[in-house]
Amino acid sequence: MITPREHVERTPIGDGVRLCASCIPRGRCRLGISGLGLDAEGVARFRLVCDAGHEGGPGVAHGGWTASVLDEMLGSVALLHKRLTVTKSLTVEFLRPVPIDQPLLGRSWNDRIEGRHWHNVGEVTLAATGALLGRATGVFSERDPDHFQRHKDWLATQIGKAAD
Ligand SMILES: CCCCCCCCCCCCCCCC(=O)SCCNC(=O)CCNC(=O)[C@H](O)C(C)(C)COP(=O)(O)OP(=O)(O)OC[C@H]1O[C@@H](n2cnc3c(N)ncnc32)[C@H](O)[C@@H]1OP(=O)(O)O
Repeated sequence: MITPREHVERTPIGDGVRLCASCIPRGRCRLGISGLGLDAEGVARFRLVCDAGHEGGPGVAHGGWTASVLDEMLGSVALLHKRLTVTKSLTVEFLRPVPIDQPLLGRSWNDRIEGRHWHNVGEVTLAATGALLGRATGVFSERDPDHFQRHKDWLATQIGKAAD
């Protein structure tokens, strides 16, 4: 059986971030995230750019981009400590519109761990000035190696029920 640690080490990296399934073929994160690694305080740091493909209002990011980026950044915290988690909850504060095509910075870190639950925090700022644009708190559950198989089995049961 593949251990969580082995799984983390096998997941491809693009621009310093572990890639989700749909970004592996393109070799980079479609959200415009590049990883800068963990600093001495254990804070994960990222470079971010929201391209026009995620434009919502004129010149600004769709809120889904901001939420997705915060999900990814907070979800990377455990990964950078070689633990695999999935998002259990995420609370996002949209403090200022996020400009497209502007260099942004992201930071995320662990606040506390309760059993299998990582309580993580993160924020997105304007690189030029450090102005805070958005922040999030979230709970991330350490997942079993069989998480996706368990999902498939659960879905098959649901589809079976629907067909009855
Ligand atoms: C996305 C990862 C990419 C990895 C590749 C690397 C990429 C590199 C990028 C890194 C960065 C990523 C960052 C993004 C991270 C996300 O976005 S992950 C995707 C979004 N999140 C999800 O899909 C999670 C969906 N939710 C769940 O699977 C479950 O609710 C949770 C969160 C595992 C439950 O956690 P929990 O409460 O600690 O666990 P537990 O009490 O055991 O389970 C609660 C219930 O869930 C059920 N459950 C638990 N697991 C399952 C399962 N697998 N199937 C079916 N039911 C389940 C339990 O049976 C239980 O059911 P009930 O008894 O309530 O009926």
